[in-house]
Amino acid sequence: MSAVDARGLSVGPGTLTGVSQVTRVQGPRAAASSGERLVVAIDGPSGSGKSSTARGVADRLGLAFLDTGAMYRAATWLAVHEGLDLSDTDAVAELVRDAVFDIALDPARPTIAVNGHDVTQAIRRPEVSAAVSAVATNLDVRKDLVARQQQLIADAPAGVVAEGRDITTVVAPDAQVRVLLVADPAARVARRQAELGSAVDAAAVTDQVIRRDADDSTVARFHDAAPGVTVVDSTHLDLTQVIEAICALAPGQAGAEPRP
Ligand SMILES: Nc1ncnc2c1ncn2[C@@H]1O[C@H](COP(=O)(O)OP(=O)(O)O)[C@@H](O)[C@H]1O
Ligand SMILES: Nc1ccn([C@H]2C[C@H](O)[C@@H](COP(=O)(O)OP(=O)(O)O)O2)c(=O)n1
Repeated sequence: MSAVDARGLSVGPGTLTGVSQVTRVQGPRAAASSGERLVVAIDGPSGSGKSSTARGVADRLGLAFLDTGAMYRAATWLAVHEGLDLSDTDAVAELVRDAVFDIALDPARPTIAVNGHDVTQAIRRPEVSAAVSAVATNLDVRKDLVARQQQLIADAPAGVVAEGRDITTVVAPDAQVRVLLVADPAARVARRQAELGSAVDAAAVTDQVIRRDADDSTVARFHDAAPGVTVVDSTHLDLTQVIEAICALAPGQAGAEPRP
């Protein structure tokens, strides 16, 4: 038995204790075309504001929100939890292939669980941030997670705002709105430092942002815009201004008044 909420997300067998509006993805399968629904794709480097902006855009436009980075983080958490050597690419890919992800696409309360573990908080820990590129650069893992992301996007009836590193180019290249969100490296490091606080030292923050981007950019193109992708530079814009700039790119939204 499953119900459908206001955003059309399934609530049913995949629901976990304390986690509602969950969509379960058990393995890759072909994605349907996006049809009349609205798909907004946002890529960019770490700290450019993708997650906060995508949540705001999804809320404003009444769409689902998909944080694809959370899936790579959850896969990393699982591999570490299972004691795998992350450089053993075959073992990691096999583990991820058999994993069950339960993902809530509600922008007001995004959650993620893997194999029954709610890892919404745990995947933000510095040790996951430090290790995630080893999993995100595993090409078999990418193939698997890209297929699951395409399934999630296809299954969100009203549409979705999806953010990551390869959404505009690989996951949803046919999205109606495609944005590369950028910001100066200094601004991105400062934002991440402000978010993590003084408990995390400056070298670790710089590693999380600059070194990780260098590693991640070996498998995804997110430093320059692919043809048809609009660049939004958030360095000197506040979050509301970035959300408005991206909403204005959506069909029928140019000049629309922001919601109160
Ligand atoms: N335009 C902006 N101006 C100032 N701070 C921002 C802006 N966008 C996001 N932030 C803040 O920067 C930090 C990183 O944002 P986040 O959305 O997690 O970026 P990303 O998903 O690209 O890594 C968060 O603390 C967020 O609140
Ligand atoms: N579509 C995606 C999304 C994220 N990744 C990788 C890149 C990052 O190192 C990790 C985590 O992504 P996440 O968006 O959470 O990272 P930031 O919070 O922006 O620093 O996953 C990816 O390779 N492809």
